[in-house]
Amino acid sequence: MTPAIDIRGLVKTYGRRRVLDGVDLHVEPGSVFGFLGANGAGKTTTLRVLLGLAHKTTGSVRVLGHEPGSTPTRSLVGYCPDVPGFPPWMTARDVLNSSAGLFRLPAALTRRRVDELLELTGLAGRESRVSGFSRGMRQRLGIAQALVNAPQLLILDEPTSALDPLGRRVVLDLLTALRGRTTVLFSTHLLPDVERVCDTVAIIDKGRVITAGTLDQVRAESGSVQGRLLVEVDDGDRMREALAGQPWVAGVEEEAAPGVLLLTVTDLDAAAALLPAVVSSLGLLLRRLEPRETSLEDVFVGLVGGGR
Ligand SMILES: Nc1ncnc2c1ncn2[C@@H]1O[C@H](COP(=O)(O)OP(=O)(O)OP(=O)(O)O)[C@@H](O)[C@H]1O
Repeated sequence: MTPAIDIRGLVKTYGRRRVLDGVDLHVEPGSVFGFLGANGAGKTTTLRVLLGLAHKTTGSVRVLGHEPGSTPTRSLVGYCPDVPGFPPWMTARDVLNSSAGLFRLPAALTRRRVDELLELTGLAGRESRVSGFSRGMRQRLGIAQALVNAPQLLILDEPTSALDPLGRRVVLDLLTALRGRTTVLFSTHLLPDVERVCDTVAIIDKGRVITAGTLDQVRAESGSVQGRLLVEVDDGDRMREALAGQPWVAGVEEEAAPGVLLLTVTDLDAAAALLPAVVSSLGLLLRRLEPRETSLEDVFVGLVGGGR
């Protein structure tokens, strides 16, 4: 099957600055793909090249098998920028009708599609003007607008960054609802959002993709941080001191409850075997010892955070 996105060795320079330094990115059709990176990592530039809004310097870029920005991709790809703008006097329905007009959709199809998209994005029944919309509503309208032509690929730049927690949740639910209908690529620096909705992910740093794969693969390939353990004892301070000298401990965080510590360990098996001995050598009581899943944040900080 033709990949939704296939980028090899993409380089983009502005003057002497190499903003993209050999990006490789492969997105399978049907996936909800999270493109993760810190500010300035090169996410927007990559998306702009994909959309044909910026020219590559060198490398190979295919979108649904076509050159970016070529005529076929215009009807196959939908795009929503981080802050979508609309004429303030229009209603959501006006915006979608007008976009459908640009694609010359027939009247009956336009009516059906617009009704369906207003329903999908929770904007049905809102006849007010866009000028009174919240940021979350604008973002959802932007997504509806990008979907008006039923694209095979939807590209979203930071769709949740400007939203409050409730607005984020609604947009993430919307992206989840798109699974199976359209391939979704979205850029973000918000790791919990990726964990919530994506099946595959790539992390970009300083213009290079430094890891990519399913969430589980990326967690597993995350270098020396092998996992986390939640430990509860009757004296958290003494336990913390004793753990600081153990070679298998990479970090100890205090949780809100007294005596509860969250350990980041380099070897989960060794930690689970050796930790009870540390507890008993201190004469403490071990109340709880539970593995915690490595979060994407651990992976991200481990891979990207070092030089910052
Ligand atoms: N037109 C341009 N001219 C010169 N430098 C640019 C241009 N566009 C982007 N850059 C630089 O390229 C780097 C990557 O920018 P980009 O916008 O792709 O990052 P990003 O990962 O999307 O970050 P953010 O989350 O902050 O938007 C940045 O250092 C930025 O300053």
